[in-house]
Amino acid sequence: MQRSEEPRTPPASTPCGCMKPALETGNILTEPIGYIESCFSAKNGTPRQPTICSLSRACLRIRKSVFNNPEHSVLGLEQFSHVWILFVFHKNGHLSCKAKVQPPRLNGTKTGIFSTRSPHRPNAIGLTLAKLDKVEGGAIYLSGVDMINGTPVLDIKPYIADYDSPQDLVEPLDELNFQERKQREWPHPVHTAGLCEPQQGTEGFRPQYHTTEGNQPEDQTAEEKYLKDKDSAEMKCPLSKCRSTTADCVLETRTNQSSSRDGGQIDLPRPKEGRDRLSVVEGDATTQEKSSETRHASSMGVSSSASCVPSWVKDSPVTTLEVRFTPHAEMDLEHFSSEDSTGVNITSFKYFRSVKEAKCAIIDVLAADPRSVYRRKHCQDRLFYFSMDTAHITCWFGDGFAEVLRVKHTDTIENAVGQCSLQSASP
Ligand SMILES: C[S@@+](CC[C@H](N)C(=O)[O-])C[C@H]1O[C@@H](n2cnc3c(N)ncnc32)[C@H](O)[C@@H]1O
Repeated sequence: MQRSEEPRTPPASTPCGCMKPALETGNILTEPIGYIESCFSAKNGTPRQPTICSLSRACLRIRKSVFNNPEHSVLGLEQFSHVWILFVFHKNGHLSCKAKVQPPRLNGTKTGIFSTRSPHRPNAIGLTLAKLDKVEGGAIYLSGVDMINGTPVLDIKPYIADYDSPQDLVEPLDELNFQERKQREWPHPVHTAGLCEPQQGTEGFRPQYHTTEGNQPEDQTAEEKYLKDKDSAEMKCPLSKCRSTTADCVLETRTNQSSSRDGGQIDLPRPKEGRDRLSVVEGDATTQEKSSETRHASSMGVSSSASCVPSWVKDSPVTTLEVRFTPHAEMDLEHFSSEDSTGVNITSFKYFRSVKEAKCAIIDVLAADPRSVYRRKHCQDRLFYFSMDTAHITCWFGDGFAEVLRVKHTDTIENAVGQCSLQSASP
C-alpha cells in the first residue's frame, strides 16, 4: 500500500488539546464474535460471492467470551431470512493492498479497489449476505457463504430489504448519464457542529443524488415508510418493464418480512390491507412532490431509490462455464453415499445432505470459473484442485468448460499425504 502525506492514524488529540477516545478516531480493537465453520477449507474454489453457490453451508457459534449467554444475543434473529456478516479476510497472507486491482470478472483490466469486492483492501474486512437457515442456542446456521473455515466474524446484522436494498434494479448507467454524473457539481460542504469534526477531505460533503426528502428510515414509522416507499417505488422506476412488477415485488417483500417484524417494534399491514392502503395513498401523494422527484430522478438517469452497476459486473467478459463430470468422477461421488445397517441412506459429507447436493454445489462453483486471472491466462493446461465439505475435487478447464476428473474424500487425501511424509521422513 502506498504511503500518503497524511498520517495513517488520525491524531489522538483534538485542536482543543483534549484526547480523543480510540472510538472517535476510528481505531477500535475488534474481538471476533465467533469463527466460521464452513464447507470451504481453503481460498481456492471458494465462491467469490455468496450468490454463486446457495448450497455452501456454514455455522457461526457466538463465543462465550463475548457474551456469557450467547443465545441471548441472537434472540429474535431467527425471524429474519438473511443476515449480513462482517468478517476478517484472515488468510490474505499480508496486510498490503494496491489502489488498483484486477477483479476476476474484469479478466485482467484494472479498476479502483473501492469499486470492487477484492479481499485485499486497506482494512481486510469482508461483507457477505448469507441465508439464515436456523438459530440453535448461540449457533447460527447459514447457507450461501463465500467464507473459508476459521474466518473470524466481527458482527452480524439482520438483512432488512427496506433499508438495505434499493427497490428498482436498473440497467448499467449509459454513457450519457455516466458522463453527466461525473460532471455533476457537488453541493457545498455540510458543516456540522462540534470541535472534533473532520477538517479536510471529502468528509462532510454529501452527493446531492443521495439526499432523500423527509425522514431517515429510523425516524419513520413503519407505516409511513411503507406507504412512502411503495409510492416512490412506483413513481421512480425509470424502466417501463420494472413498472409493472414493482408493486408486487414490494408487497411480496413485506409479506415475507411481516412475520419477522411481528416480533419486533414494527408492525406492517397484511398484504390485503397493504393493497387497499395503496390506492388511498396514491390519491394522497402531492403532485408537487411527485414531479420534483421525477425530475430529479430523470436528471440523474436513475431514480434515487434505484441501484445500478457497471456493465463489467452485470455482463462480465468472463463467460459462465459448462461443467462436466467424467464417468470416473461420477462414480467417485457415488462413494460418498452408502446405506447403514437399517437400509437408511447416509453420506460421508458434513455439510451436504446428499450426493446430488454436492454435485450441484461443485457445478455452481466451477461454472463461475474460480480460477485467478493469472491462472486463466497462463496456466490453462494445469490441473485445478479444491475442496468442498469432505470432497477433494480435481478438474481441468477447456474452452468454455470445466471437467471434473476425480472427487476423493479428504480423509483419503490426508492419509496419502501423511503416508508420503512418513516415508520421506524414514531413514
Ligand atoms: C471476493 S471475496 C468477497 C467476500 C465478500 N462477499 C465481500 O464482498 O466482501 C471472496 C473470496 O475471498 C476469499 N476468502 C474467503 N474467506 C477468506 C478469509 N477468511 N481470508 C482470506 N480470504 C478469504 C475466497 O477466495 C473467496 O472467494
